[in-house]
Amino acid sequence: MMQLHDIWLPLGVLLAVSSIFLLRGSGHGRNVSHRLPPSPSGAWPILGHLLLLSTLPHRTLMELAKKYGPIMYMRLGKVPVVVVSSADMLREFFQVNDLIMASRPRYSASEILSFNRQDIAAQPYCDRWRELRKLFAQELLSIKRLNELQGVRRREVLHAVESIYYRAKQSSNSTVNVRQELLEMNFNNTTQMLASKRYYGPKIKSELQADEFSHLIEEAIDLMASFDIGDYIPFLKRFDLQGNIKRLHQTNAGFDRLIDKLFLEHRTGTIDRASGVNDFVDTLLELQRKEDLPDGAIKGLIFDFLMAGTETSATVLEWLLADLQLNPKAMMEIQRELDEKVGTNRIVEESDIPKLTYLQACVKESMRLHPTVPLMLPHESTASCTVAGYYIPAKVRVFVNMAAIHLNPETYDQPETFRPERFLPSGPNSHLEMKGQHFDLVPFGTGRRICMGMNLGLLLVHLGAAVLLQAYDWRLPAGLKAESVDMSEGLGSVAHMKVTLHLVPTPRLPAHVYAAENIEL
Ligand code: HEM
Repeated sequence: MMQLHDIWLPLGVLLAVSSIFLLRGSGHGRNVSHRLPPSPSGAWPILGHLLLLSTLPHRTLMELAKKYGPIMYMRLGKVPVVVVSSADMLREFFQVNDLIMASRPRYSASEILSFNRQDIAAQPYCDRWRELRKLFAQELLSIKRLNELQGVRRREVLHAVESIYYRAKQSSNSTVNVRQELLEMNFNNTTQMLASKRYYGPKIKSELQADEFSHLIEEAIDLMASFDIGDYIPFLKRFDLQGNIKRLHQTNAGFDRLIDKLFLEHRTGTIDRASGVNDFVDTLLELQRKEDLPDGAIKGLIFDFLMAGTETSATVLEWLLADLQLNPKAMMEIQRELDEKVGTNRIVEESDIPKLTYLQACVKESMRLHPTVPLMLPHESTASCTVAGYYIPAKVRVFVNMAAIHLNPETYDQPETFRPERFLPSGPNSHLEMKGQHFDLVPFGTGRRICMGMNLGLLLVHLGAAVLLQAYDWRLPAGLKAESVDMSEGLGSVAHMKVTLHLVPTPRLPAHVYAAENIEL
């Protein structure tokens, strides 16, 4: 979400100016008839509470919530913000007042990157957003569509199994850069569904284009998190003090160019559709011929799909593999379950996933401990309302602190500990599902703006985890102990591991199983 790592210089200048007007204390909202939620002290004129946020805002906000409660009012520069930090408050905001909270704020990153907010994620709440969501759900992410593309996903995870072996064999100490492998697997998966193209792999020549795409996605993720001072203190916008606006335009231009290339390949029929199924670009171009769908809207949808489809699921899987290094008994239990329910004579398939109860509990536990988008995407209220006796003004930005909700000791015993058993049928949290109806566990958000790709994301995560853990044993490089795994979060709108995980894979299935899938060992 926001990070202050790149704004200390402009903040320093402002700090000097605003210290002249330092507010004396702040306590609660000043409007007595409209009682605002509690507000942390330490707000500065012009800057508001900006200086209270560290490089990991959700962590700082979690500490502040312990003092000021589960609903806080803050001011970031000129922007009024409400922070929601408990399941009960989440219900108030996104069930009771869901309609009011269903919009998105306008800010530079969302505006420039997502083709002038023509995508789904950055659109305000409006008819257009509803139409696009319907289209995305029916044409791209319906169960029928996901089933049609099952073969594509399977081929890609098998390619990953092969590539892991290939890379492990090449590298001198046999370690695998887990994040890179997972990103490549998910990127190929996403681009296959999107445009019938794979970009990574030993026999592929388009690595250069893949690097360009990956670089653009990383830039976009960084820029979305990078706090741009001009969004909060508008008179500074024109100076582009951090150079963000320039980078945003460059990144958008890069996506525009690559997406245009995909359009051209599809329009001229130079795509090799190995799956025999129409891909998303085909579908979108077909729809465009029938309906009023400007290029910008299609590009926005493709941008959302690329952004959401690659890093999120890879990040979940990397955290899971790290959690399992610290909890080897859980890894053994997953593998025991795979051996029992799937056997060792074939590679696990999507249809096996419902049987893998322990694996599912581990995924849930890992997603609870490491929410991929820890402050959700920002929402904006479209009207004023009252929540828990507090006045919530219109046009307030709403941040949901998922990390605080997922670590609530009243819901979760020893909340900081990886304990998948809590989600097993006999466990105390067995009733909690991740699909937005249970406010204690919301890795995909909740309410009208809930993640659109939840089913696909869960499929990619479960399938990836099942195949990788069935095909390989994973251990730390020689000499490293579990305690040495750095479990801190890096910067970015997607909360990946700060230090990339490197592991040593050892094949654990009989050679004929890999051979049957054409994987050379
Ligand atoms: C494990 C993987 C994923 C996680 C953890 C995740 C999480 C999230 C979260 C927390 C939100 C914000 C919800 C809110 O603001 O209320 C979101 C929004 C969204 N996600 Fe995902 N996501 C994942 C995968 C995907 C995939 C695979 C796609 C599409 C292919 C996708 C498409 C979207 C879209 C379009 C939105 C914006 C929805 C809107 O504003 O109406 N996500 N996701």
